[in-house]
Amino acid sequence: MTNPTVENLVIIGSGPAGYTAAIYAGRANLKPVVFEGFQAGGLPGGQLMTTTEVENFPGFPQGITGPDLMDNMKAQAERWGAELYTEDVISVDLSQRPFTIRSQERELKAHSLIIATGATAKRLGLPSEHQFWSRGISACAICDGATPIFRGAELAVIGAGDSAAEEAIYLTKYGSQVHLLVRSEKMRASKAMQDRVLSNPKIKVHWHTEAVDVVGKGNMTGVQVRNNQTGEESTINAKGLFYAVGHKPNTDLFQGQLELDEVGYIVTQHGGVETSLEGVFAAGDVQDHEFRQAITAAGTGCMAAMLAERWLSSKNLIHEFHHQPETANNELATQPETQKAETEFNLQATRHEGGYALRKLFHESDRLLLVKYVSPGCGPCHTLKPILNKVVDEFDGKIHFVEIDIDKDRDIAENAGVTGTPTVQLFKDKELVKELKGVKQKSEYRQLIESNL
Ligand SMILES: Cc1cc2nc3c(=O)[nH]c(=O)nc-3n(C[C@H](O)[C@H](O)[C@H](O)COP(=O)(O)OP(=O)(O)OC[C@H]3O[C@@H](n4cnc5c(N)ncnc54)[C@H](O)[C@@H]3O)c2cc1C
Repeated sequence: MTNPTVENLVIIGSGPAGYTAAIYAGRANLKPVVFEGFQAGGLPGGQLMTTTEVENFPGFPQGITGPDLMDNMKAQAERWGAELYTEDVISVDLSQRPFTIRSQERELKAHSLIIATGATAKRLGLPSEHQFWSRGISACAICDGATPIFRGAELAVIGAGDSAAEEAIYLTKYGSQVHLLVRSEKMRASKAMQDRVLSNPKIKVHWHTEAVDVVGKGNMTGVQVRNNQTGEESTINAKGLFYAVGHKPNTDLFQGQLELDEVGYIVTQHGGVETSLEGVFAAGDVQDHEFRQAITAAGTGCMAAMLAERWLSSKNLIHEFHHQPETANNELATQPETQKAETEFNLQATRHEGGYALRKLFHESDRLLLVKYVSPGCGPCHTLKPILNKVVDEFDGKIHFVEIDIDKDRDIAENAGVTGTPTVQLFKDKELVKELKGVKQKSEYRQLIESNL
């Protein structure tokens, strides 16, 4: 008999590797538990939540946005019975079997483990980095590029790979000029991306150039740079600085428990997913410093789930769950109704959208007013949506909620001082009570509302 309080398989991570592993393990009746992550190592959904078009994932001839692709993978994993928790794993104990996996909310035992924690964008550690973070410096052009302070302004990107190229090209939609700071005399990006950068008249590449610091009062106004051949220092005018300087594998949890290489990647045999410990598998960017693609992450996620099932079966550890797949993803199917058009404005409704509604509510509402600022293609905004939707539902009829797309309602975003998305502001009696930037836990939004009702 197997012990039903011990999970067959826990998967850590919800990028292409984690969700693919969940789909395969779910279909093998293992009922995998997935810790999707929250903030420790990137967003739930992984790195593709910070990009716009994915043109090379097979099956989507017209391309698909990163967040849509990850929504589809999530829905498919849920459909096959995966149990998902949007929580960070804070520790694992692999020294005893079954293994122990802990988040802030729960502790689970599992016979096997798939690590799919991916990689996180690196920071540079510039002297004033902390001061200007979100006041000009950002690690996600796709999330923050559309904010009003960057419109028509000079912007800078640091990096030489595909991400740097993509960010520079994307930012030309908003900035007057984009300075690309490259440390050496060449870029590492693919030939196709280099061509797009070098032929874009709005991008100026500064070769042999390193950032020294960021300058400004309040918001940043420039990047201090040094030419590493001549040693000459100068300041490039820029209201925004976007980092695209590579990634660090998210493996701190496994230090001393699994074999890691000198950079911190989990060591697996070439082309495989088996780690130094039986029953523990690693998939995706956390073990792959060579290909780092969504499809290779998904491929290794599939391999990890199939090998986990074989291993569990060889040890006679499987506790089978028979699951009938659902036909539709409920979360996607049941989007609450929102008041959109001006003619539809109804003061009694809880949810609204757009600048017209915000202006009306600001003057006429006698409830707390919760405003969410988002921008097109912003992955964290996507992550925040179901979290905030649930909280707004809990206060239906007691608050007003408005969503503002800062790309459409630029003047409103500017007046509200929004410097990145998502941003949530709470107003009481026309006064700003609190501003929350980024994605927070449900409980934080709930407490904020409750304490002001
Ligand atoms: C801007 C950008 C554009 C890209 N464009 C493309 C493209 O067009 N095509 C392509 O093929 N590839 C693209 N890539 C690369 C692709 O995104 C990655 O190769 C892929 O996402 C790796 O998948 P993964 O599942 O290994 O990890 P990730 O996507 O990095 O996901 C890691 C997951 O682990 C979770 N996690 C981390 N730590 C913990 C923890 N302690 N507890 C719980 N969960 C945790 C994170 O929350 C996240 O869900 C792009 C990458 C970037 C940054």
